[in-house]
Amino acid sequence: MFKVLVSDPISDLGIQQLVDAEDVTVDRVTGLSEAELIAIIPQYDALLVRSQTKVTPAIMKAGERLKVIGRAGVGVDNIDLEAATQSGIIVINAPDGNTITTCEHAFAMMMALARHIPQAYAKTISGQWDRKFLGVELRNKKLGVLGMGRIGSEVAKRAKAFGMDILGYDPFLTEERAEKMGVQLATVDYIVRHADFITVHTPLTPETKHMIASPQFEVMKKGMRIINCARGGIIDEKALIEAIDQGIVAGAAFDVFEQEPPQPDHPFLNHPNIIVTPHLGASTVEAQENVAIDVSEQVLHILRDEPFKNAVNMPPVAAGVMSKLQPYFGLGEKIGSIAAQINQAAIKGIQIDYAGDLSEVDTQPLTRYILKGVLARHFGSDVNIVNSMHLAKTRDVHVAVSSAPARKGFMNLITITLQTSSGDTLIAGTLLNGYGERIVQINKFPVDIAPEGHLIVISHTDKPGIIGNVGTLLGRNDVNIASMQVGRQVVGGEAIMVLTVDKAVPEYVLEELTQLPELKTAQEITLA
Ligand SMILES: NC(=O)c1ccc[n+]([C@@H]2O[C@H](COP(=O)([O-])OP(=O)(O)OC[C@H]3O[C@@H](n4cnc5c(N)ncnc54)[C@H](O)[C@@H]3O)[C@@H](O)[C@H]2O)c1
Ligand SMILES: O=C(O)CC[C@@H](O)C(=O)O
Repeated sequence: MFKVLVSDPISDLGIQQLVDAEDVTVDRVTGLSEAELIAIIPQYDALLVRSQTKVTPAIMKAGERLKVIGRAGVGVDNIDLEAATQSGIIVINAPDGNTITTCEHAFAMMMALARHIPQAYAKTISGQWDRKFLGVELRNKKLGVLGMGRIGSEVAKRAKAFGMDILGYDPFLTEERAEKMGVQLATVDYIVRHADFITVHTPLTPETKHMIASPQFEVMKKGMRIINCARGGIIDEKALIEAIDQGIVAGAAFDVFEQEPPQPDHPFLNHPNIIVTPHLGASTVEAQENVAIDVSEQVLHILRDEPFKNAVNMPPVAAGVMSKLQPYFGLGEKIGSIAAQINQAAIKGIQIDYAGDLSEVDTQPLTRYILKGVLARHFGSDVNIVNSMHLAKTRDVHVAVSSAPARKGFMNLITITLQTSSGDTLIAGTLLNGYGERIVQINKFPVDIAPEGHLIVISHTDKPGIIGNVGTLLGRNDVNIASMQVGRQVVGGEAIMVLTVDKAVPEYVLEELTQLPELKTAQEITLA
């Protein structure tokens, strides 16, 4: 049974599929301090949060069973991604579910700003009939959109319907896409000099932090207005107050703050030219259901070891590619594990070659499984597909991947060469249609082995009587042989024998095997 903790207010309807799942129990406990969360997190397999819960390295360290953290929303700045990756915890978000809602909020803020609606409302309900609030039209005004991703693009679309001229900047915005959207592609400098309204829709990164600060305010068009419904800190709050005081900026609308919630004496609160909301961008019934449904679905997939999407700390993979690759995950992990069990010396590098059908897809998720298989001998359950690449890198294990369409006699082939301080070990495997996983090569020897359970890999000289001797010794020690394979390159030369046996082989039996004439090494390989 999987245990899921929901530690922020998340839509009931959205998490219903988790509640209904027979293999899941869901606990909802909100408003926990870090210490309280640390105390209860060890029992949970998944944590679902919005933006209130700060998921710190200490919480992740305490979450011994934690496999996934689901963020019901876009921004994951409340989750320490580096620590999650190191701990092998998958972080997923719901990037699409609140796009329209947040875009509409930004637009509502722009209109409220243009027409002083919050200020006029406050006056009116206090009994004053004050008709001096003079607004501006949006029509024919220049709107600068910084960050033309999901939300920024939707804002631009709506602004066009209002007759605004859109100036857009995004490092990924091409001239063609801008033209298609009816947006003038512009630099940040051009936008700050010419826009009547600016709205920011980027993530907060070292590059975007204070991307609008004193130098930008100094050159702005006098009387411009600015909106931030993305992340606190993209616009320098202190510099904005100065720009308003200097008469450069006529008004600002903020949904997000450098520190949330802001201190009661924050200069934005009660400022006549600034309107604020308490991070409500994503707060609609629809968006909250959407993001909770999306994230719950992915959490279920992850808990059940099924393909998933929207992992924030893993590169994205298209759903179609993921379902093509999934049948190979077990094989890849086993190939890695066999190589690391046969060659136990210090690993320097891993060469992975994909051939045949596998050369047509993005194999990076499969590479993660192979690395997991290799590294599990050293890291045990601490390695998983989230951190396997990271762990390889931190241990200076060079990973090289190649792929080629040539089939090499198989429709698909995974070959790994483990490069260690005592030499290389090569293992190749394939997925045979109708027959499942097969190991087809160990070093220079062709073999045909179903990789499961307990294997004994024996290297010996190709001489008559060896197979009989091995069988007799194992029989005498009550080790039942399920299958046997021998491989050699030349008659009488070096040879390999791989046996599948029904149970674990005691160490002394392996030792006795190596005492047999012409037998060099005997190793047990255990596969899950
Ligand atoms: N207020 C809220 O409640 C709320 C709700 C949802 C999203 N958000 C925030 O809104 C922002 C946008 O969300 P989204 O879903 O559109 O994200 P997105 O990833 O679709 O778009 C962000 C865009 O910013 C661009 N970008 C990155 N660095 C840039 C730079 N230096 N200059 C210009 N553009 C840059 C990216 O290329 C990307 O296209 C995020 O910060 C998100 O956390 C806030
Ligand atoms: O959960 C929230 O309301 C915050 C939403 C928003 O900031 C996001 O990044 O998705």
